Amino acid sequence: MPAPRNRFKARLSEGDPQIGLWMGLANAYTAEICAGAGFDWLVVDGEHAPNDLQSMIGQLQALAAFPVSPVVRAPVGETWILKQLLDIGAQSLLVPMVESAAQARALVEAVRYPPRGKRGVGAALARASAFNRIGDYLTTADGEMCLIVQIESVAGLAALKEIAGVEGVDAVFIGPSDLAADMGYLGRPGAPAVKQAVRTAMATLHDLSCPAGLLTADQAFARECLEEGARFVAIGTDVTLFSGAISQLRRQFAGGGDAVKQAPSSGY
Ligand SMILES: O=C(O)C(=O)C[C@H](O)[C@@H](O)CO
Repeated sequence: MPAPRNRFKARLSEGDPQIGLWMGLANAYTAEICAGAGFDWLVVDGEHAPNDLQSMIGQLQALAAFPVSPVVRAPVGETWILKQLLDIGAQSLLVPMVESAAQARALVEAVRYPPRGKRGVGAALARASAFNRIGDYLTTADGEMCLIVQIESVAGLAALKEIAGVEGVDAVFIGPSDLAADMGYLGRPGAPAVKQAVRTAMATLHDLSCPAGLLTADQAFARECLEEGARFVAIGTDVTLFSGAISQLRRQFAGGGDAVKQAPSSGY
């Protein structure tokens, strides 16, 4: 019995592009709510959400009951944490702040078993192998692994072609928020210069036949990127949708009581 088929990876090169949602509420209950909404992929965010391995396991278990692909974002691209995320069952890994081909090659090694990589062998204890019930897991896991590197800095953009060309990099995610900050537009991922940089990166990745993705709440820009060939686009986050809807409800009922005080938005 082989490792589970990675539907997200398979769809990167076939059929319609995949529409996703970012999950930052960091719990299985709201993950299950998101899983029933019809998205193709959902991010379990280990970088900016208050997640740990136990909370990420719960979200992966909640999503497993739905036709949706989890994409797990590592807090950092270090071997020890990637090993743990893979062992809890992540098959599509999103790794932040990749800025060189050498860094990308090291990530490929980290997510592959020997002899092609250096992933530690702990499948006998791992949810990834269905707790050792997938007999062929060790010899089939690499083929179902999807490594998505995040390019989200000026230096990363400068190395885009080399990074995308690394064997074992399955897709590139352009991070508008961090890219904006690095370009001098902190909190303004929708700034014209940032959007143009994203467009150029998307076009380059399309020319390289490298699946490209991003997160944007700007639906017009999301559609533009899809028309330009983006293969996986996240169109919102659970946190901002929830906080926005809650605040809007209170404002709509602002007739009574004190004036409603609205915290400033940081954008994303
Ligand atoms: O830089 C970006 O944009 C991303 O990496 C996505 C955001 O960080 C996501 O965490 C929402 O803020």
